[in-house]
Amino acid sequence: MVEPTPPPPRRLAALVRQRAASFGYAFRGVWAALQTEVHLWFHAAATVLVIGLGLYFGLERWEWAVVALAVGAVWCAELVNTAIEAVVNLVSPDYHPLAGRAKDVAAGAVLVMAIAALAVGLLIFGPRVWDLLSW
Ligand SMILES: Nc1ncnc2c1ncn2[C@@H]1O[C@H](COP(=O)(O)OP(=O)(O)OP(=O)(O)O)[C@@H](O)[C@H]1O
Repeated sequence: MVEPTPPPPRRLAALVRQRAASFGYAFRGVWAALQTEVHLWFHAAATVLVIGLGLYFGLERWEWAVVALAVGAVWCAELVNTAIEAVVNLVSPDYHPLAGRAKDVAAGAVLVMAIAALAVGLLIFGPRVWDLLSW
């Protein structure tokens, strides 16, 4: 089997620059969404709260993993929803049933993920908060 030849240094530098720029665009996207979407500030506050509670209760490693996935998935769903809203507004500024359906379905994805994250929160923090409040 022929080994793939590594890219020459100049091309490698360009590749690294390109990847770094892509990260920049992605962070810019998150920042742009934060500036327009109030929901994301709610998610940010909830994320800080969940991390604080996790530290307070000393979650186990696997619990942190589940919580991180749940939090990340909600952020992800909200960002995708924001992107879909932007595209729909671009291509269909006037009323159209399909535009409405696209927005409703995208919002539904956020709702489903938020309910799942709430279930994770209740399962992991619920018993601990209950113990704390019932002594
Ligand atoms: N171009 C459109 N055509 C048909 N229905 C639309 C259109 N734009 C919005 N709608 C309907 O109005 C609802 C709310 O739309 P909007 O763009 O205000 O979303 P939103 O969830 O309130 O946005 P935000 O996250 O900015 O608060 C949509 O879910 C959809 O049912």
